[in-house]
Amino acid sequence: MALHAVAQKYRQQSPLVFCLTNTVVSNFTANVLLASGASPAMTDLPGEAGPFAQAASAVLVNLGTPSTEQLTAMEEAVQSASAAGTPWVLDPVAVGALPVRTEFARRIVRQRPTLIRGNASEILALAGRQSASRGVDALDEVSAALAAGRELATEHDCVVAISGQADAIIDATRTVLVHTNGIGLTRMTGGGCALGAVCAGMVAVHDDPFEATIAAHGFYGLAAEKALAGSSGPGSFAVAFLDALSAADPGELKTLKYEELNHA
Ligand SMILES: Nc1ncnc2c1ncn2[C@@H]1O[C@H](COP(=O)(O)OP(=O)(O)OP(=O)(O)O)[C@@H](O)[C@H]1O
Ligand SMILES: Cc1ncsc1CCO
Repeated sequence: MALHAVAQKYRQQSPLVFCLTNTVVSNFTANVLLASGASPAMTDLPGEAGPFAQAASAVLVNLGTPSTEQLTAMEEAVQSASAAGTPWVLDPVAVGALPVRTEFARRIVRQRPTLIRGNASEILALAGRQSASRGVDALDEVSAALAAGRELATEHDCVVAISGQADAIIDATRTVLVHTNGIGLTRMTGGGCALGAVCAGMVAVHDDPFEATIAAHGFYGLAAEKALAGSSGPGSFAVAFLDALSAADPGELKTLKYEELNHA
């Protein structure tokens, strides 16, 4: 299926994306999902997370600000999503830099995520390699994390997306680089976290998660380019970005620039 058709289906079906995410980006993520055409639900209570993960179209597990209780809910959600066949996305925020979430991520990643989405430092760390990160921002280049991404994709039979100047989308046999200018997204918090939620919605509506993840990155990146052109700083960018997502025509994905790399 063509990328624009995936985005069209996302708009038509308005997938229910169940987000167990961090407190910093929760509101922005919900607004990004709404603006892009999906339906957000942010809740992380043990006892509710399992049943909700069965009912939702997709689940996002983002490790940005975990509490002991939220980790319990995440574990429930992931087990239930795996059992029910609900696609789920892991965003390993600050894995490598902080020990509790690193151990947790290495454990839940064995429950077959549909997609692992993170920056280069997080992907390197999740794969057990050396990374330079000391917090939530990447200090490594996407190119340095491609091999780690391929390793994770093969080991867990999932898609891996690495964000940066160009975004790499990887599965066991394919690697694509998506070229959009998302620099505005790095000047505010939550640009990557909300992208994980849109990816969850796209993988819910299309049976090839690799293509769905490319569509999500393209749709998101093209809106970021428009928002940059129509804003004057991080505050107006955030507002313009929501407006651009809401106004976006899925057909614009026909013009998306991406490059296929040879799998070594
Ligand atoms: N150097 C860059 N130039 C242009 N766009 C970028 C650059 N780095 C990241 N982006 C874009 O910003 C978005 C978020 O990616 P980023 O790597 O900042 O995620 P992240 O570190 O997980 O973010 P956060 O934790 O703040 O939510 C992606 O759409 C990506 O394409
Ligand atoms: C700033 C910050 N701290 C924990 S999560 C988060 C949001 C971006 O990852």
